[in-house]
Amino acid sequence: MERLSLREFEAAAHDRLEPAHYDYFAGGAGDEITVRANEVAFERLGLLPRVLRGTVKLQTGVTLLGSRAAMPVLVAPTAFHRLADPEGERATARAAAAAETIMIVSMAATVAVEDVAAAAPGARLWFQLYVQPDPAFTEAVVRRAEAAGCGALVVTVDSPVLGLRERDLRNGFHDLPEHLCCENMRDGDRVRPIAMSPGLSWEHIDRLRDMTALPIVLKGITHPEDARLALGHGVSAIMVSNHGGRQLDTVPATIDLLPDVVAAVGGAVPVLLDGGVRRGTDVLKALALGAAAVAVGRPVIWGLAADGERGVTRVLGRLRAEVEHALTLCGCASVSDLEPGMVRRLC
Ligand SMILES: Cc1cc2nc3c(=O)[nH]c(=O)nc-3n(C[C@H](O)[C@H](O)[C@H](O)COP(=O)(O)O)c2cc1C
Ligand SMILES: CC(C)CC(=O)C(=O)O
Repeated sequence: MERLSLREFEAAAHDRLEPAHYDYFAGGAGDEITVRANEVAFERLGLLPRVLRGTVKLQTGVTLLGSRAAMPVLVAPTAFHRLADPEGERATARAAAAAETIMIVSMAATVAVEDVAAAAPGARLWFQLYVQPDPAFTEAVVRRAEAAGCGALVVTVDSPVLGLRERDLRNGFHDLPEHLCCENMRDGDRVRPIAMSPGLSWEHIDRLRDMTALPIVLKGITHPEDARLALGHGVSAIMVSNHGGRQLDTVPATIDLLPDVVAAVGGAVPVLLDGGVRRGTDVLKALALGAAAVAVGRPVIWGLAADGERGVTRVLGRLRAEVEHALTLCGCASVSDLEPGMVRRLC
């Protein structure tokens, strides 16, 4: 039977994945309060439709930092795709290319960014970076991303240390199996571990800004004051993210944080959001509240584990169909017709 909702893909992925790998993908930090909050917060919001607006032709495309996406749903950077499917990030990239949307390739990908690009001609790739303590190595990785054709650098700023993930500790999941590694961390004939840097500061963002002409997206902004500060450091976009609840537990749901960040940014740069997006209606709520687009993390992994490239294609296709359907029901011909007055608290 055809899987209809993203939740059905998660069930299929659960059946297929090794339990410790399922837990790594699904889990979060501490009591997983933020993991749950991200989804629950969307459920607490309702959409208030407009009627009689003659919405025959729909416009779901968005242009972000010069990259055109056919829908306002991006693939969030997630690590270790080859734990879910032998083709790993190659399969994800092909599905993202077919969906004509942007894939943010993780620094912790199990396929090198050059090979991801080669596997999916026409893919719109951005590259996610954890700034490393060795500036020369950070620069080498940035050059690789540029040479592979990535259109933006997504710098993750919510991880001065790794979140405390109790499922992984309990399962003893620390490392990839022998045959896999983080291919973007190769340095000559060794593979460096990914370092989380508690010393990361705005100065590092300034250095990156000087190092590359690529637009910089800061991923992991939750406080409006940090959003305001970011504008003074030449960033091209802000991504409201709590890392899917995998870093600091008890950070509020991203959809609840979005309006204050949007107000702080005041239209100066696009604001993106990830965390808990599971339905087309969630996408509409985020866009109505001021996001330029959203990204999905776990749903892509569930599609990949359930059915490889085809599974990711289905997940992205379902989301697109749901976005189109909900837009029509909301009386919006274009995603730009959504506005904050169409979102109301349900409970
Ligand atoms: C298994 C997994 C691995 C992740 N790996 C990364 C990563 O390498 N870099 C990063 O910036 N964020 C990473 N994230 C966070 C995602 O980019 C994103 O913020 C989060 O998954 C969004 O929430 P969602 O899964 O509810 O859609 C990861 C998330 C998951 C679930
Ligand atoms: C390799 C990890 C640091 C990837 C990550 O960001 C995550 O698991 O959330």
